[in-house]
Formats: sequence, C-alpha cells, structure tokens
Amino acid sequence: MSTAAPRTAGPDHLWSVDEHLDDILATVRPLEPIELNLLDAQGCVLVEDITVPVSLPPFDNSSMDGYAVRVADVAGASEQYPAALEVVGDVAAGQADLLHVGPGQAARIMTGAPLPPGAETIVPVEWTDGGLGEGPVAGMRARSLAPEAAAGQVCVYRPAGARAHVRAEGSDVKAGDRAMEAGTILGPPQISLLAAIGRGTVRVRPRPRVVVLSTGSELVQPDEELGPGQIYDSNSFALTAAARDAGAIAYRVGAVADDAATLRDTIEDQLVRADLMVTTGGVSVGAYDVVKEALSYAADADEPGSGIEFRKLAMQPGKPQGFGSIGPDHTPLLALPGNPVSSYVSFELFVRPAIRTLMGLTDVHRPRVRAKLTAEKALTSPKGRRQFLRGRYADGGVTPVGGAGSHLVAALAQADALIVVPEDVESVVPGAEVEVVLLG
Ligand SMILES: Nc1nc2c(c(=O)[nH]1)N[C@H]1C(S)=C(S)[C@@H](COP(=O)(O)OP(=O)(O)OC[C@H]3O[C@@H](n4cnc5c(N)ncnc54)[C@H](O)[C@@H]3O)O[C@H]1N2
Ligand code: MOO
Repeated sequence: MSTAAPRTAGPDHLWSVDEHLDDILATVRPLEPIELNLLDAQGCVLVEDITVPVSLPPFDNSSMDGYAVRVADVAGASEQYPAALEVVGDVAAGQADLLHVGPGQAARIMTGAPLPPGAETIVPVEWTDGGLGEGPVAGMRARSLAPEAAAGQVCVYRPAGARAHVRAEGSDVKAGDRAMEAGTILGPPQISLLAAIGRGTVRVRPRPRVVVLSTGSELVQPDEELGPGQIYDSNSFALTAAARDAGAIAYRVGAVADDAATLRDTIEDQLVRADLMVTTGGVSVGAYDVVKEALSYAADADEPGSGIEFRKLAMQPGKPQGFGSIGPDHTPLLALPGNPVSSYVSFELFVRPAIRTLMGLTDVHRPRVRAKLTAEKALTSPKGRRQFLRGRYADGGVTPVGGAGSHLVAALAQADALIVVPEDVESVVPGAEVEVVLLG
C-alpha cells in the first residue's frame, strides 16, 4: 500500500521525495505481457517458465577436429609405434548420413559432428600424421585445397580413453529441464540459451514507450542558429537518452512553444504511442508556465485519481513537479522542472523507477552506496530540503563537481553520482560519510 500523501493534500503541502516516489510507484503498473521475437525481447522480463524441448547437445558429438576411432585400436600408440588405421571418410558438422567405424578403422571428424556409430573416442588431429605420412601435423588441410574426403591411412601417435573429446547428449541441459524461470531478465546469455533450445519468440513484458516533450518558446534545436534570448533544447535529448538507458523505447518530441492550446494538442497527438509521458519545463509559478496551465484541464470528475497534480517537493534541485494520468487510457505523465539539472535529477529519481516498474522489474532504483566526502570545504544545503549534488565516485570516496546551481550542465557531464544531503543536514564536512546514488 502506498504511503504517499493523499492527492487531496492541498497546494501548500510540501511533499517529501519519498512521498512523491511512493505515489508514482503506487500508480504505475507493469505493462501487459506480449509475445516478442527473441531479439526484440532483449532487456525485457520473461513472464513464462521455459522448459527445454530438446536436450543440448541433441546428440553425442566431437569437441575436436580429429579422427573418430575405437579405443582398443589406439591403445599403446606412440610416435615410435603409431597405430595405423584405415580412413573410411569424413564426418562433418551437420552431416546426416554417418559412416560406420569398424575395428582398425578411423573416420576423419570435425568439431560439432555427430560421433559415428562404431567409434568410441576422438583423437585430435594434432596427435596424428593427418594421413600424410610425415609425422605429427598441426591441422587438417582446408577443404578448398583438398576437396576430396579423407581416405587412405592415418597414423595415430597417442592413445585415447573412452569418449575422450566427446560432448555427451544432454550434458548441457536435458529435455524436460527448466531452462529459465518467469522473472528472468533477458540479457545476451539468456537469449543465447533460448535460441539454442529453438525458441524464436518469448512472452515478456514489453519495453515501455516513453514520449519526451520539452516546452519553452526560448528553445532552439541543436544545429540551428541561436537568436537573441534563445538557448538550445538539451532536456529533450538528455531525457530521451535517459529513457533509453532505463530500458524504454523513447520518442523525442522537439520543444513545444509556451502556448497551452498547442501543448494540449501535441500531448493528445502523442498519447497514442505513449505508455508514459514526460514533459520538461513550465511547472513553476511564472506567467508562461504552460504545462501547468495546459494540464489543469485533465482531471476527470468521473475518474477518481485522474488528472495531473502539481506539487512542491522538499528537494533541491527538482522542487516543482507534476504527476498524474492523462487521456482515455490513463497514461501516466510526469511533468519535470525545466532547469536541465533539475529535469535530469528528477528523471533519475522518479521517471527511471517508473519505467522500470512498467517493465515488470523488481529492482527499479539506481544502486546507492556510502562514501567518504572528498572536498576542500564543507558542503552546505538548505534546511528542510533533500539535496542531490553532482559528484564523481571512486574507491569509496566521492568528490563534488560544480556547484548546486540547476543550470550547470557542464558539471553534470562530469558527474557519475549524486551526493545525497538529507533534509535535516545543513553542512557536510570533508571526510564525513555521505550517501551516494551511482548513476551507472
Ligand atoms: N518565483 C519562483 N520562481 C521559480 C521557482 C519558485 O519556486 N518561485 N522555482 C524555481 C525552480 S526551483 C525551478 S526548478 C524552475 C522550474 O521552472 P519551470 O519548470 O517552469 O521551467 P522553465 O521556466 O520553463 O525553465 C527553467 C529554466 O530551464 C531552462 N530550460 C527549460 N527547458 C529547457 C530545455 N529543454 N533545455 C535547456 N534548458 C531548458 C529555461 O530556459 C529556464 O532557464 O523555476 C524556478 N523559478
Ligand atoms: O528545484 Mo529547482 O529544480 O531547484 O532548480
């Protein structure tokens, strides 16, 4: 059950970081599972148990290029007294018609090829003369150079015990075994196993589709000319990248001008491809703070809990925030503040866990560690605010980069961690232990 403050908390209620996060996580639900092609399921959470349909390996096969022989025929073989065997032909990987290896015989065999009937063990080619009669060889001649299959006689210089260099059927997994459990996150090794047992599709929770929309009439897209008073739109890029990093399929919508009707239309147009919407800017108390203005219409009296609520949080940066749901499908929407550091920190603390919850992941938060503060002077923090300063973490220590200003994107680009200064702490001296969020 959520410990979040009720939606009716009122405009003057100062929300804690935890209350706001709890409210978001109590609202956002994992997406419904779908069947996806294996590679489209990368990074997704499996929702079915996977049973192995066919053993791996499916048949006894050779782990070396060499000769398939009978144990007794090579017992006691040495360079001085080689065992001379009649070569009956080749067994290549994928070959269906297998030769029979009788007493005194050998079949030239390739790695991965089935152990032919009659053969009991494999002698690597390096332990033989390769059929050339000129002492030990380093390998076989390429098929392009010697297209005829092996024939004639081979001299074996070493004995081999029963089933040496044989990979037994089912030695990896057996038919009927549980290969993977629901809840597994599909990384490359898991995708490898699924493909190996013949699964082309799997049932998973899909990646959420996240639409990122920035607002502000001052914003210009990169590569364009800056006019007076204008700045480049960095938030929509930063947050689209962050959404992808969190596991989402992210769509960036370039900056929308500070006009409530345009913003409303744009949001409505985008809803069709969104499991989650993120906006930046326009949530403060200015006359042009258009997100607040545009989304205040969204509450639906017939749908308790719908609509976007704008709040003040006891944190820095990231004080003004909006959260709620919008549109016929009650798509969750997080309205983040416009200052670039504020929007990025807010994303890390609130949007990333929401995306990971939609994916059905249980571990939705960035890892946190304790670290020793390395700094020339004490850090200061406003009373009653949880502060998230940018820092660099290494070897159990953390060093602040840049100041507390929420416009400092150059310092943000140097940071790999957030230093957390709790609400009741106004100063942290160098050498003190602090909590650190690792940004990965
Ligand atoms: N009188 C008050 N003013 C402000 C308060 C307050 O409590 N009282 N809160 C401040 C805090 S804290 C924040 S954070 C900001 C939040 O403002 P908005 O969310 O309304 O954002 P904007 O006003 O649109 O922009 C703020 C700042 O960030 C720049 N910006 C916006 N979008 C982008 C973008 N996509 N890329 C790069 N930079 C962007 C924008 O130009 C502004 O400089 O409000 C404070 N004010
Ligand atoms: O909260 Mo604002 O995000 O401090 O700059």
